Amino acid sequence: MAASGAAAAAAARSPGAPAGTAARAQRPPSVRPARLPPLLVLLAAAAAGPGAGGAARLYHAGEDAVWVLDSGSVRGATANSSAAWFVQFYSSWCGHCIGYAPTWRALAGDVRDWAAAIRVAALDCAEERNHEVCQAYDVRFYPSFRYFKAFTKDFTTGENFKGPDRDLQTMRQAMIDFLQNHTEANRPPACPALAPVRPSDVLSLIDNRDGRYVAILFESSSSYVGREVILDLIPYENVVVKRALDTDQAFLEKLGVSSVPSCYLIYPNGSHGLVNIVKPLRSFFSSYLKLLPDVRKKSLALPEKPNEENSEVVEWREFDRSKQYTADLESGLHYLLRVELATHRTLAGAELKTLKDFVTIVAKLFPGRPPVRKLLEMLQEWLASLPLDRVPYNAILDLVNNKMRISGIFLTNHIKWVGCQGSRPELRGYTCSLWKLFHTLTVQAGTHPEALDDTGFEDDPQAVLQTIRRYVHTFFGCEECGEHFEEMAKESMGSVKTPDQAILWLWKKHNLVNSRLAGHLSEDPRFPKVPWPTPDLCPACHEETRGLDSWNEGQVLLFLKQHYGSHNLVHTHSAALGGAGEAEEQDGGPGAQSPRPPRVLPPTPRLSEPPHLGLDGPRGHRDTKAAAPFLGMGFSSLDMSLCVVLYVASSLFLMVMFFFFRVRAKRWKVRHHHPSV
Ligand SMILES: Cc1cc2nc3c(=O)[nH]c(=O)nc-3n(C[C@H](O)[C@H](O)[C@H](O)COP(=O)(O)OP(=O)(O)OC[C@H]3O[C@@H](n4cnc5c(N)ncnc54)[C@H](O)[C@@H]3O)c2cc1C
Repeated sequence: MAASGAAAAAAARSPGAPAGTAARAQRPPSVRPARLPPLLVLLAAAAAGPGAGGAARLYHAGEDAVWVLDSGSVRGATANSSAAWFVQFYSSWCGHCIGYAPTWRALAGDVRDWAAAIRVAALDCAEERNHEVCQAYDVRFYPSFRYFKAFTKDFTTGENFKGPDRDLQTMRQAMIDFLQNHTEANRPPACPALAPVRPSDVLSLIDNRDGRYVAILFESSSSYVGREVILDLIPYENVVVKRALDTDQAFLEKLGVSSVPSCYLIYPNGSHGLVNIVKPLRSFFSSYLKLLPDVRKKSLALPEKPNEENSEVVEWREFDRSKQYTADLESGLHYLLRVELATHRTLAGAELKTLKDFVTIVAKLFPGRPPVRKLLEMLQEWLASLPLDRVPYNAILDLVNNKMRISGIFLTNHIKWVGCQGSRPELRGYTCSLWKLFHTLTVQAGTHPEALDDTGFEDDPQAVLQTIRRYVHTFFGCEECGEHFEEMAKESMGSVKTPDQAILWLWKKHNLVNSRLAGHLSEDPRFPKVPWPTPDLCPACHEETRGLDSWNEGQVLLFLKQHYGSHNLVHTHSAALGGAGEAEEQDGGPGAQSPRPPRVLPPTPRLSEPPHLGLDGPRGHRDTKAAAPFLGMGFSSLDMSLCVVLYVASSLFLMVMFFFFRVRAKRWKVRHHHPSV
């Protein structure tokens, strides 16, 4: 038994959670009500693409200084723009992105006046209508920060910002460095010169009065203050700001500059002198200059910020916390296969091996509905039979989307969270479903070890954990989550000796993550991060040893096996997913065990297709959309053409056979009847 403060912490931290044993989630007041009549809701959801409403933007065009981009606006905004762009590609399910949002918002507000030269923007890759564009921009991890230079004509995925520090000041200074990376030819026209002027230039500025204020910021070479003030004053007229370095001491003394940074001001009437600023800070210099007489804000003709479309129509689904919902697991699989994996255009080497192993584990252990299990099994067989060591992602997508629909085997292409719903749309969702999938896999491996027979994993108690570890490391979009998970794995995954220990290892590590994230911005107040299972879910799991809460690990193991077992899996809310209705009936209702799916011959991979290039999105996606809804099944146009060719060929063959036998029959008659005549 391991000691912990489980129950007390749970009780202390969960006043907002539903009390009592039933623990049924109530409709939270913060969920946005549908503001449109039902028909318009449907139209809005359809326009936003499948799964709309599964994620919410962290930034809002009307409220934040951040420029909110999407699939329809990102290309137009960043291509051939008169300003540079600093874009954060994020995912609204990623805890780090949620935690970072206040900094990004503050940065955008802080540099609002720089917008004619450089803009701070964000694009939510978790929104389904943005999936293709995020692939086209080669976004693999969230958040990804990209610069786009002004006047970029050809499509580019942007320059990566990769610094370890992402605090506001570092990002602001990085934006300045980026602006200075422009050549004279492509520098944003609204961006004043940022390089320092020489002492001789200062003297000529003093001599040549031009009716405006000219401010010269003297500073050290490592200081950013001068450049920040220059950019802060972009929208102001009747003032010009320059910067000069403190290298020529004699010259500084001549002007009376005794410390840096200092501001030397040339007035419109030609008088000049050092300005007395209370604190030598950017904000003090900028506000002093903005408040000078006759200095006014000019009205810059900035393009309109793109409007946000209403795609956040969220309907709350009642659910029971003591159950598992197929809809969560299937929605998670859909996201994993069609979105997360899609960021890898070609899979080869260790990546391909990781995918093959992960698909094998999921195919053998996933306890969901037959059509999905069949699909996973076929995917696994297909991957295993591949003679190649390199697979374009589009071939996988084609198989998942098109190839097996003919036999009714398919996976939902909608996101529908039930037990993973958040009280706000940006909370929970995918990462919740991924944890649930991982726990389900360790539990299934512990309770149905025979499922892994003949896979090569049968005698390895760490097989499932190690495969999950490699998946998280290679494919999970939240890079920092992956790094934390890897640290935990390095530390103790090697000590797991039995499948039961594997179940408990994942449970313990998940609780460690919970306690690390308690109080984090990504924590849903309706679903607080507490040691799990809470006493209401599993009273027997909790004990008290000398006044301290402790776990009864034997009971925890029993509880996990029951909670993540196939009998606890409920198909409610799954019926609307793809061809789910039939499956529910076949299954005999919620939680019913169903036989393993029959083996079906894997389809021939279409490997000759080149991987996707360009902005139109991966071909596989286009194939999916081009699929004709013929007889309710998704035949692609290639499938239809092959059918026609086969039909014509077989008709021709029959005709040839017919004439051949007719001729032979005539000859035979001639040969056998002629002599008797
Ligand atoms: C591998 C991995 C690593 C992650 N690392 C980070 C990170 O470093 N930083 C970050 O911000 N986010 C991270 N996340 C996301 C984060 O853990 C949560 O998934 C996210 O905050 C949503 O939380 P949630 O309330 O839905 O509950 P989750 O923590 O996602 O849990 C989902 C469900 O699992 C059950 N559960 C809870 N605890 C346990 C347990 N100990 N054992 C078994 N079942 C349990 C509960 O029913 C819960 O509703 C990670 C996710 C994964 C899959």
